[in-house]
Amino acid sequence: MNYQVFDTTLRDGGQREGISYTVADKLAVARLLDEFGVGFIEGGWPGAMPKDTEFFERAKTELDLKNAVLVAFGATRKAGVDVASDAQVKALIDAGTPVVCVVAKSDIRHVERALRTTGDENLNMVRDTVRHLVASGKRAFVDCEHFFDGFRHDPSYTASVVKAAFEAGAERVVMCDTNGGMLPSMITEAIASVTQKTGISADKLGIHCQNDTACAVANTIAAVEAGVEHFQCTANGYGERPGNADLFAVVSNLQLKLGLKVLPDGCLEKATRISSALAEIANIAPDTHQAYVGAAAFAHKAGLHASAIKVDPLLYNHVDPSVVGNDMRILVTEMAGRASIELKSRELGLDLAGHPDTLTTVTRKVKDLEATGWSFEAADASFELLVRSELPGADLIRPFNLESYRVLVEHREDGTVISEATVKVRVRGERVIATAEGNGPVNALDEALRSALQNHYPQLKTFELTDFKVRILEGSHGTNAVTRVLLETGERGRDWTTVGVHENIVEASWTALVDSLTYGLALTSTKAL
Ligand SMILES: CC(=O)SCCNC(=O)CCNC(=O)[C@H](O)C(C)(C)COP(=O)(O)OP(=O)(O)OC[C@H]1O[C@@H](n2cnc3c(N)ncnc32)[C@H](O)[C@@H]1OP(=O)(O)O
Ligand SMILES: CC(=O)C(=O)O
Repeated sequence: MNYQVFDTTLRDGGQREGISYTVADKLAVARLLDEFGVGFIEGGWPGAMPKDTEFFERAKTELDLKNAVLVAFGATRKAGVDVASDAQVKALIDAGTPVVCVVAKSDIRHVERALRTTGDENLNMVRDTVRHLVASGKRAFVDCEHFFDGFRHDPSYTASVVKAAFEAGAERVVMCDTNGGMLPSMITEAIASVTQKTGISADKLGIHCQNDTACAVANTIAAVEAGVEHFQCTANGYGERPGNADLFAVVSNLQLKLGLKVLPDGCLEKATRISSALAEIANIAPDTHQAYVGAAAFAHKAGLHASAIKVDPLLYNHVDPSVVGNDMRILVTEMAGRASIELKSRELGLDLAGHPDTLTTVTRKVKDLEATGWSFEAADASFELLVRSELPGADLIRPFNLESYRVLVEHREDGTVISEATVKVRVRGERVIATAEGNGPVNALDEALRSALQNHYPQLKTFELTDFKVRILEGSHGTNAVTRVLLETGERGRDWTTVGVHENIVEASWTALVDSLTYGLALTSTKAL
């Protein structure tokens, strides 16, 4: 078997709404895809867009690909135009790539209505373009646009396009589900039928699936199971409309489920890191629920799952997450059982195996607190503080004790609004009072508290509040609404999240702030928490 992993993130992926790669982005994406071990990188359409033309020009000197070859994408010659004088075809040759992939119409309805030409002329366009590319020293691939729709409508015409491409010297002819309307059974049936009708074996064909039925990955796998060895994908499934077959899901399924070797050794383990780096470049928030590589792909919330995972993680994971470079996580929420608390604590470095009473107490507290609006799922630091405060001989040292705090908000005549906070705390036996101003009540409280603590804990100045999320939770059954605050704090590349809940937003923020500084001080002091 000679599987061809053909990535089109830089061409079809760029057709996704919201993506606009710069040339520098494209070069960076190509390097990451090469590191992931794909065999072909379709870089764009030279001659159609100046950025793509520049990408291929710069790639000649700036890309040193180890695994992949670069592919220029374009269309067959225009109807009624001599191939040698077609400017788009010339741009494909000038791109200087070893492989060129041209899109060809293979549905007679598109030939007649969109191209406004005849079936015969379209066949000539395919033949002329492929022959010209091959004569220019290129390996030619042909993407048959609307292959499946065309084949269902008029199998003979679509098959004649496939044959014309091969007769002219194409190395691969790719069956494209351009409108993305197919289901796996339709793909399987069409491949059996076209191979029988043309006498061309499936291993000479390729597959390219759009995701309009949410079946792009399944359709691609179905094609490979039917014998196809060339498959086109995009990183994270980026692409026109709902996108394309996700490269990471496709290669993971093929390697891990079907046992096919499609990537060089040692590459699949890079999937999670490379997927998220590519999302960063595309400026699209990573999909946490993406199969295999999402942050939640191996995150377990249900207590019953955790109790089985405690015995053997594979009882509730379809593969070992490390094979795609991902990690398993246990989420602690109202759905937790004692096993969830034990596993999550272990993840945080706390062994509760010998503390059944602590497990029972923490489980009950988590459930009770979550019932009143708390959420520990995204607030590991608050959860860890809760566990530590319940351990026998609690080792948690609170860095200060609060006597009181007060916040004022002043709206001045000139329209400015200033907040002022005063905190009174006891730190290592000393009573300290500090006042500070801020652009809001929480900012003022944060400043005042830090000022009160800074002589004793100078490291506080390296802590940075990086995110502040507020959610009002509607009351029910006659109870009042409560506010939940999630606070993210960063310190030299590390970050942690704490939570506070109260009917009063300032008090909810204060709780999250105190946990944040307590956790951070323990983390940065030589003494462990
Ligand atoms: C299924 C896919 O996703 S294929 C990839 C599609 N990607 C893109 O379209 C992105 C880049 N496209 C572009 O920059 C522009 O559309 C261009 C440069 C390619 C063409 O722009 P224009 O010359 O202004 O033409 P326009 O986009 O209006 O129409 C496309 C032309 O190509 C012709 N055409 C369409 N498909 C093919 C084909 N497979 N082979 C030959 N000609 C084709 C159309 O008949 C039309 O010809 P006409 O100008 O004689 O009417
Ligand atoms: C070629 C391509 O992107 C398609 O047919 O969907």
